[in-house]
Amino acid sequence: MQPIKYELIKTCKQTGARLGRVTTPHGSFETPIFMPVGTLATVKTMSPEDLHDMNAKIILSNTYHLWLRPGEEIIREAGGLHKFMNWDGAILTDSGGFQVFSLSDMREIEEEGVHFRNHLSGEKLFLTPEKAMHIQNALSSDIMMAFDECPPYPASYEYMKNSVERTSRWAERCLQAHERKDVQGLFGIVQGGEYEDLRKQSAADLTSLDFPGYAVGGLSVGEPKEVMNRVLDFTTPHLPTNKPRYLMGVGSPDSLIDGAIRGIDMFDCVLPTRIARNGTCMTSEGRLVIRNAKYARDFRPIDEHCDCYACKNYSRAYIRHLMKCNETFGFRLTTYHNLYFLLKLMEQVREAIKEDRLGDFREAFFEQYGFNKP
Ligand SMILES: CNc1nc2cc3nc[nH]c(=O)c3cc2[nH]1
Ligand SMILES: [Zn+2]
Repeated sequence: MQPIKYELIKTCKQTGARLGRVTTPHGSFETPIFMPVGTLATVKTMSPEDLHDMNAKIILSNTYHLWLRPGEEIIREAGGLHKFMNWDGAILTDSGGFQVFSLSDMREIEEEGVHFRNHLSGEKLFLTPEKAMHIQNALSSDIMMAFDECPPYPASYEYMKNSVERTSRWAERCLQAHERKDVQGLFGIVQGGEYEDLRKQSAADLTSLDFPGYAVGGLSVGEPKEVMNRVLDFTTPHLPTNKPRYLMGVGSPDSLIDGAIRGIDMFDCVLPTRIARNGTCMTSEGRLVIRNAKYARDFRPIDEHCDCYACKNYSRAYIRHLMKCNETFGFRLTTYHNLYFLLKLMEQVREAIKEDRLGDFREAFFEQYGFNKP
């Protein structure tokens, strides 16, 4: 019995975007969808009730971080991550590969796994595909990610070819180490950088292993947006149409729309929550830096077109005051709004796909948000 199911509902006639439905042991949701990031078993400053109120259906958490703190065995004893953090929606866990490469300075990759230093204590650690699976099993996430290497950008063809082949071998080892195929799904992660033949090879290797879903990895690592879009253009056609496709680490409103147009179904990114904490808000007219003095007497909501809790009840002047005083409630309000904004954007994308007008929606949104400005 597959714990993760995908149903393709329809494809937009104007673009390559797909409307789908993913079903997990903790609920089902329409796609394309954005997943709020809860790295340390919390979407920073948001309660599970906040997440339900904004209609979040699935959140992401990190194997590497939870392995270090509090340790996966404590979460296993708690009955898994859902119980530990009191979240009854779906949870996807990243496998730790990316965090090792992005957080740890010393690292040495070998066939068996990756040697690196704990970014908090400096102690030497060793992460393998089997260990990454063991940790995710303890967390009992609904969707696990295979342990992969996310190579730096740019990387030489030679390096990328070796890395892709090792990531495919690691994916096989993850499948072997998968202890609870009945309740946890496992997604393979396609690598290959900006090399079309390597992306095709990686997709073929992983598709042959018949994962219930596929991620496009190795992107949102500093490459220009046009490189990401080009890689998606020649990668997604090699992924199964009857499985979800997840673009890791993306992102900004324009990248979400352009990823959906290229057939991506699931997205995650720390951007909305991270920029919220320094007072930057996403609005339908572009970014708004709430600490700016010009908002000191501005009693309008963050976004006059938004009906979120923050925009219905508080003004820019008030939120600016809270942020200037470093008041936690200010972070809560900007975070709530930014997450709501992206979740709402994906709802508008799904509506546009239903009505075969995502191309028109993109033009109008980009114009209003200011993405077309030179
Ligand atoms: C913020 N950008 C970003 N977050 C990522 C997470 C990832 N996990 C596993 N594998 C990846 O390739 C990968 C790429 C990523 N890019
Ligand atoms: Zn709002």
